[in-house]
Amino acid sequence: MHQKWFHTTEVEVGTVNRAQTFYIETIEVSRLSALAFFAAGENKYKGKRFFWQNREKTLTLVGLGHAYIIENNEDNERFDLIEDEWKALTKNIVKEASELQPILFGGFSFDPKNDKKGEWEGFPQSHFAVATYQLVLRNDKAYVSIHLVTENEHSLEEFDRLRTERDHLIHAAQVRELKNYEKPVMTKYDEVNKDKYLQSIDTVTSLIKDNWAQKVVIARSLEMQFAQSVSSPQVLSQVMNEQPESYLFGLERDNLLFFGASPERLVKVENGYGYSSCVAGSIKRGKTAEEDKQLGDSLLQDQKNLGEHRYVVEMIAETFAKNCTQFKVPKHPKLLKIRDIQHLYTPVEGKLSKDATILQLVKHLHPTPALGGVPRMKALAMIRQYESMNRGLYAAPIGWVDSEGNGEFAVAIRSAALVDNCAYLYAGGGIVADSEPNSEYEETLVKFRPMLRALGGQLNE
Ligand SMILES: C=C(O[C@@H]1C=C(C(=O)O)C=C[C@H]1O)C(=O)O
Ligand SMILES: [Mg+2]
Repeated sequence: MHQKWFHTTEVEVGTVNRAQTFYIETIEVSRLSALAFFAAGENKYKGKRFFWQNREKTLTLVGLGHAYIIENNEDNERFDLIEDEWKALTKNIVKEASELQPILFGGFSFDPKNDKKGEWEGFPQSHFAVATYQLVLRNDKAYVSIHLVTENEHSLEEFDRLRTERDHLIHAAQVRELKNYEKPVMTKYDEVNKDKYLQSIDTVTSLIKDNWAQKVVIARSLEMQFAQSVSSPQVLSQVMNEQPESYLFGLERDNLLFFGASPERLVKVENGYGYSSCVAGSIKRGKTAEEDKQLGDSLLQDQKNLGEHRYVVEMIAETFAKNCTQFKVPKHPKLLKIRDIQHLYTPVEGKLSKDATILQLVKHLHPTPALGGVPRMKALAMIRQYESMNRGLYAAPIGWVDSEGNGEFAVAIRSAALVDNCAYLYAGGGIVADSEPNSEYEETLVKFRPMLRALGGQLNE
């Protein structure tokens, strides 16, 4: 096995009033399949893994095990708490090449004030972790890091054991043939509370007409059951076949896997620059190139969809204005075409002010009117009142930060939660004054498709 040793670092970290040491060791290895590495953790690390691939497919991350967990159930302070603890943990790390940085991966729930029970019960409002084994695939190179955070000063034996295990994991990922995963066999399919959803669109539309709010995103869920319990590598392998132009993600915590293929960037920070995207306004793909173009052109002219989109651009531009020394927003949206759907799309980018960190940007941006509404607080209250589910991490920020302040968060849409042999799929849409229940319903059907297909529910397509 080709291995290049980089470094072993030991740093004192003062977290939560304890003197701890953060041991890090990174090696470069021959390129390997990220999914096979994820699958190699099936027995020992199930429930403590993550998978991430950015929209451009230039960065893939996998984490196995938890070296350090940062979680909380706070509401407004949760972003600051995660940021403070992460800074305390990493402040003494010598900054080197980004491949050598430990990564904190996780997500924030959509709305900590939603107390509806369901599949998300027990899942923290903010859940982040540093992996014991971290795989980074970037620029055609593969790096595996071991992370150990401990109070024990004599941890060399423990670290040696981790090295041996790391070598086994890498070996398994490199030599074992990747299984040809089958799609799960569905035994039940339920459009939960469909009538209630249609009714809620009617109600919310009239409230908007009465000027109670301008835009509110209302979502619903689909439940599926399978003959057998479904494994994470099995669904991730299906999702990976899915979507160019989408973030692919999977986050396990205990017996829940949250996964998806989202086209929407909440925020990316790289070397002092910030990037976001406004994605709102939708139409299906055409069956032929001509029909597709016709649909796309009509979306670019459609007042209802341009309205949905404009609220998002205004709010993200406002946030960038507050956090950047300069920024740019194109005047008109373009089309973002993914497999099942086309969206109106406006990229936003800017040079960040000194104190604008990625987690501060997440705090200010979430939820944008693409998933919440305008005004934000009224929209959130209406979502709590009219949606019959708890969104959990659906429509919420999921992603990573490193110890230099770089990172990226996607908006976790086109997603589903998998618990044993049950899956809960989520989709919604922006409701404005001229929304109409049936066409919103149709729009959610299109948005369910990627996850339905991955789970074997979309039969003839
Ligand atoms: C709410 C979702 O998507 C959002 C709503 C959109 C719309 O209503 O046009 C488009 C993209 C997303 O901002 C979803 O996919 O569930
Ligand atoms: Mg819409």
